[in-house]
Amino acid sequence: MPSLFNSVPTPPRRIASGVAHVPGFLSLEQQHDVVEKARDLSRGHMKRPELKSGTMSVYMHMLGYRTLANLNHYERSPLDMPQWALHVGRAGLAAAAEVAPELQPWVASFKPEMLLINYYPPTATMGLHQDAGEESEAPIVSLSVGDSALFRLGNCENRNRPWHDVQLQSGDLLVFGGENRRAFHGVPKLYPGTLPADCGLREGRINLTIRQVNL
Ligand SMILES: O=C(O)CCC(=O)C(=O)O
Ligand SMILES: [Fe+2]
Repeated sequence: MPSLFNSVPTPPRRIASGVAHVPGFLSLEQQHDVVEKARDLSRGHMKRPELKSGTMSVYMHMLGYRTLANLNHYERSPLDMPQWALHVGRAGLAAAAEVAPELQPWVASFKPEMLLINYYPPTATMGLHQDAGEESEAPIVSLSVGDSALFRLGNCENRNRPWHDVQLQSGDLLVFGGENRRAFHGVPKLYPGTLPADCGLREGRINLTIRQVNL
């Protein structure tokens, strides 16, 4: 949805303690490149996880570490995490720490070990959950490409309000760590048709999370 307003850069912002939103972290060219890489890695692997509550609407593929039945229990994957994800993860955390200083202590020690590729078809959503499978308290680095999404971040105790609602657009970086590392979060909706023409996707959204699993 290119418009005059889309070309006005939104500055990086601290959403809450340990939570940073960096709009436009990836250039359009980098977005396209990330989509190509994600596509190559996940061809033939994308699966909608089956949960007790039903089949998820998001397709997932994991590298470095993976989960089987329980999304909160990791095991080493035979597929290695690609090196580029390590570099993007570290660069993302460093950029986020510029606006959320609570993340600064993690910058030097961050050891990304896992890449999760999520694909959201235009109607897909992800319910509020905690990222709890990692032993490490290192921040979660998350990148978005494709349709804009509503990202909701709550508290660490339950799914109740108040929530921080953030619109994540193609190319945006979001990092959460520190006292909000275990905050409930999810994606209640996408805004179909809002993706930039040259991002590499025709519809829907790719989200990459780069994670340290072990202490
Ligand atoms: O798609 C997103 O922005 C969030 C993904 C997420 O929370 C997860 O994969 O654990
Ligand atoms: Fe999550």
